[in-house]
Amino acid sequence: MMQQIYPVTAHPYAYELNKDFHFAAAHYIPSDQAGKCRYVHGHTYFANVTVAGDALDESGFLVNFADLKRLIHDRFDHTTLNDDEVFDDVDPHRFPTTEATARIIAELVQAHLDTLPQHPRCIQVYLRETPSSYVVYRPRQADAGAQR
Ligand SMILES: Nc1nc2c(c(=O)[nH]1)N=C([C@H](O)[C@H](O)COP(=O)(O)OP(=O)(O)OP(=O)(O)O)CN2
Ligand SMILES: [Zn+2]
Repeated sequence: MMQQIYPVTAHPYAYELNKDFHFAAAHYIPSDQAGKCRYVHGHTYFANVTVAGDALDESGFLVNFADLKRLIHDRFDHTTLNDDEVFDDVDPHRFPTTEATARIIAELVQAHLDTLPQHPRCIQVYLRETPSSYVVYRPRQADAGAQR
């Protein structure tokens, strides 16, 4: 696993957990403005998900690292992102851009965290699409529970 230096975000929580993933996926950006990216091509995406909270579960976990991997890696690895129901070809907020994919990863993680009694928060998703391009998504506090 490639090790990277991530941007840090200030938060008020006692615990902060980070999980790295990579996944190989194809995509296309369904926009005439996307140039060569309009056509199907692939990347090895690298993601870092940051979860924070004040309470631990009965295992002493903020959230199980393995559950985060199952949610993201197992869902997207060796897929075409456009085929996943979280993406579509009409709403630009749901095109599989690096920006929207980072936000959607945060939404998928938060939906799982919302099922946990200790109520941790996904506070950052770092998503690298190419060696020269990455996005950092941080859910706004006001968007908690209704992210977009
Ligand atoms: N703001 C965004 N711009 C672009 C996105 C995106 O998701 N958000 N995506 C793409 C393409 O999908 C492309 O795969 C990545 O583009 P790019 O960084 O330009 O890739 P290159 O390897 O060609 O970049 P170099 O500058 O040669 O390193 C395009 N834009
Ligand atoms: Zn691409």
